[in-house]
Amino acid sequence: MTERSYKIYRYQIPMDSQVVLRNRFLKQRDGLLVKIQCGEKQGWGEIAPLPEFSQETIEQAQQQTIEWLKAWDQARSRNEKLSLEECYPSVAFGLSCALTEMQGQLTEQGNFKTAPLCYGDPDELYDELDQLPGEKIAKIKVGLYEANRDGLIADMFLEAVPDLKLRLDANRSWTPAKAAMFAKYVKPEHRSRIQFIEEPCKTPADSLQFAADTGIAIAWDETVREADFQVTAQPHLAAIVIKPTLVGSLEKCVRLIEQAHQQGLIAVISSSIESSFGLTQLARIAQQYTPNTTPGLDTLDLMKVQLVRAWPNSTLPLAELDSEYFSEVAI
Ligand SMILES: O=C(O)CCC(=O)C1=CC=C[C@@H](O)[C@@H]1C(=O)O
Ligand SMILES: [Mg+2]
Repeated sequence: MTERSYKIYRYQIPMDSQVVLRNRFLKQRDGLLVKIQCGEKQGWGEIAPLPEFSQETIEQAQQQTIEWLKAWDQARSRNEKLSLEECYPSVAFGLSCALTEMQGQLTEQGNFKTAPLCYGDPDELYDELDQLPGEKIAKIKVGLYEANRDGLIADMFLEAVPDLKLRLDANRSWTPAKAAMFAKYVKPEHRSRIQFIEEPCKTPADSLQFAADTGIAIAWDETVREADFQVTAQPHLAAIVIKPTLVGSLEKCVRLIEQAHQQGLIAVISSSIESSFGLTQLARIAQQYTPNTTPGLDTLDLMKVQLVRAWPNSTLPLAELDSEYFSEVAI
């Protein structure tokens, strides 16, 4: 009989508090790393509910992870499978990654191309873009300041860097009037290089209307996580953004990716501010399922350290399981 075992490590790492997660500043990131072992084979996953975005807390996720692993062990001894569909999204995602990795079904290679993320200072983005090899895609948060300022900045970048494509993210913050104000400042000849704006308006209907009025492409992010969401092609809808920690199991994410591709939409694998461990796993998922799309994973620099697995070329220190950032969870 194959011997099964599992371990859970809780981590807590400091973050740069300047990151704006809607209305809240996150100073510290909490999560779990889970190891599942079956005989010689082992797989790992990260479970890190994101405050303000996830419904579940880290405590709830930890409790459910312990219960699921115990039930899984019993089910396996009867040679049965145990579904993850009823679990919290972060738990379903992390555990499905561990199982998939254990089965050797996750490619080792990662898609480490990034779309540099700009939270405010345009000069920083210029420097990063200069060093970017290949396709130049950057992402700018909009909707934090005046809409006309956002429009001016987007237009300025598109003017200054002729091969630049922009992803923008408004997190549903604009009224139709503000969205129109933004568009007014982006010259019509620049608009096609906005690859998409994620969720410009407060409602999907207003966002679609904005896209129809301006010809600027949009993407669903928050909408993807609504209970009744269906992947449906719409005029000017370019992409869906998939944040696996907020969506659920790898199987569920892959179903969404396949549906998006069938409808001619781009599927963008994106970060929910995981540690370097989770981000490298997301890069592998992106490589496997969306190899031609730059994923949205440029969030590592918000952290003070990397955990266990390093992101290529990151200069952040790497902390191992025996470091101060981890404690083993008693099961
Ligand atoms: O998608 C990316 O390129 C990076 C991730 C990212 O932008 C986000 C991650 C998590 C919360 C948000 O503030 C933001 C988003 O809304 O997409
Ligand atoms: Mg978004």
